Amino acid sequence: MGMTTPQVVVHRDKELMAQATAARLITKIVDAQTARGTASVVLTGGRNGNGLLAALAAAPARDAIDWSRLDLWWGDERYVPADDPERNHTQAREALLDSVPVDPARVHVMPASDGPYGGDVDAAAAAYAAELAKAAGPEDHGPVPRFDVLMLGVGPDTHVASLFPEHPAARETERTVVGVHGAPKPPPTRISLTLPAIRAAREVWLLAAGEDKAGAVSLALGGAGEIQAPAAAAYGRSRTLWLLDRAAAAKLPAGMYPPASS
Ligand SMILES: O=C1O[C@H](COP(=O)(O)O)[C@@H](O)[C@H](O)[C@H]1O
Repeated sequence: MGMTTPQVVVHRDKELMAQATAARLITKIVDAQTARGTASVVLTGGRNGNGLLAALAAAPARDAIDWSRLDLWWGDERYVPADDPERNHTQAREALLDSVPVDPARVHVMPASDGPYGGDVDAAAAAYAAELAKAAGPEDHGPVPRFDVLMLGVGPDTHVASLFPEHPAARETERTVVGVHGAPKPPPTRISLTLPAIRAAREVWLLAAGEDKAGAVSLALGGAGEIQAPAAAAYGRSRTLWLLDRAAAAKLPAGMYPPASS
């Protein structure tokens, strides 16, 4: 499956971006549940990902989702103890998950450093890969489910999930999940989906708001290489959507997105 051409939507500010993305996500989940009975979404950590989850929690239309028929996965996780406030899961619980009736068996949390794999982050990553493979059906034609939506916060250095520029995890072409050692952004030890796993998703949504993301957005959308700018290498099978605020879009060339969208 080839790369889908990125579509860019620019919102006035990060609050409106979070609210509009929450509305978009609700519709996408309801549509998937209508079509297939269930929906699957991959969550991201970071400021924009958590902002989106908080907006989703605050949206009255969240009740249109059948939370018991939703599978939630993570694109990456910080390999620290389970109750550490730095965990993407801990932050997602606070922003949304503790206030909606999700089925705990469908919330696929990446392992923590005080869990069964202890200090062995590579074994923890392999276990998550096995969980993904178990969830994949024949219709998925591969070792990960065809997620309905996979969200990625874009870091100021163009990292997505825990795939950092020029880092070995960004070069992985076989495994679907890897342990990340020596990440340039703390904490250094992480678990991440790889680019092949990300590209299994039907839709990939990249979120970036704030002026500190403007350079990363223009680099990734301006033709940078995959290893130099992992965000440039993240795309979905049927859609790749960049959801920005004006500040993050400030360095994009004119004409890359419709003016009406901002
Ligand atoms: O470390 C991480 O950072 C990115 C982006 O975070 P942000 O705060 O700059 O928006 C996030 O996507 C990733 O999940 C997280 O682990």
